Amino acid sequence: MSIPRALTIAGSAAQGSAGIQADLKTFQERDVYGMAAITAVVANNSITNKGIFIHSLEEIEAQFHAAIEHVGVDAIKTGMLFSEEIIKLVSKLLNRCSTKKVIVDPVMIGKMGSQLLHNDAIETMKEHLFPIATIITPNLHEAAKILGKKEIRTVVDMKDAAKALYQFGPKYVLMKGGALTEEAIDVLYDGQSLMEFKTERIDTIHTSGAGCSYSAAIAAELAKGETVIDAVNIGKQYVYAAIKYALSFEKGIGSTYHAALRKHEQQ
Ligand SMILES: Nc1ncnc2c1ncn2[C@@H]1O[C@H](COP(=O)(O)OP(=O)(O)O)[C@@H](O)[C@H]1O
Ligand SMILES: Cc1ncc(COP(=O)(O)OP(=O)(O)O)c(N)n1
Repeated sequence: MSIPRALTIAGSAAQGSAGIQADLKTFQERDVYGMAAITAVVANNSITNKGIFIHSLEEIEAQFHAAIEHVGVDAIKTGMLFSEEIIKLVSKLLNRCSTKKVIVDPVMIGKMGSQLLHNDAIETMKEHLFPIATIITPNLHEAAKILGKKEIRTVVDMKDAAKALYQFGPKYVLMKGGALTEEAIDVLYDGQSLMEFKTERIDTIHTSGAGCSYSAAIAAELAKGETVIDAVNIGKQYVYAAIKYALSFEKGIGSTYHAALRKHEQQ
């Protein structure tokens, strides 16, 4: 039996909502064989910070090869890459890899407050990763940082930002509008058309892992051979359910529920 395969190159979020943990849960939910090359271990939650521990380049490269040489891969997603050195290594590995389905989630600061990318690594990401990406998936804060803008506040701003980000070379830009106040609108740009993906906005603070789960769902659908537009559509339904049925753990920010679409929305 064969199954589509996806690899995430990202950080471990010990509390389970985001990072590698979200990606692997999402791959499983989307019926894709999941693999992981861990760049760092983040031992933080919304109550306490125990630290961020970065893996060596040697450890990251070894995991990458161990995963894809044995199993093969249909799509690769990147998350927390932390430093210039790791971004350059990942770019080298992706350039040598036969799969060209690459989802770059330019994570910078987690909702729990963790610094997931050095500020001085943003330029390296623009130069080395964006040109080889099938799709990049910044949130409003990340897009503003990348473009050197003070803020992105409206859907019109998001559309302008998507066009500006497209100039760095990805085939698609998905601007996520989770921080907007009314509907939850995302904008996809392919160099020609701007497409909107929207759902109602759910009134909750328990959205940790939303961005990771969304990009992982898109990666899973691309691994299956879906088009980018269909993958984003499915990813949006997946993350909407994950937020609608989010998990609260009594204290602090809770987690998106990675099994929600299967458990609650599909009979
Ligand atoms: N409260 C919410 N209700 C519904 N959808 C949301 C909500 N918050 C975020 N989303 C959606 O979740 C996805 C992740 O967006 P966002 O929260 O902006 O990313 P990140 O987690 O990277 O900051 C997007 O599709 C966004 O529109
Ligand atoms: C280890 C790690 N990687 C990525 C994130 C960011 O997750 P994301 O889903 O984009 O957003 P929040 O979960 O922070 O809301 C993370 N937190 N940890």
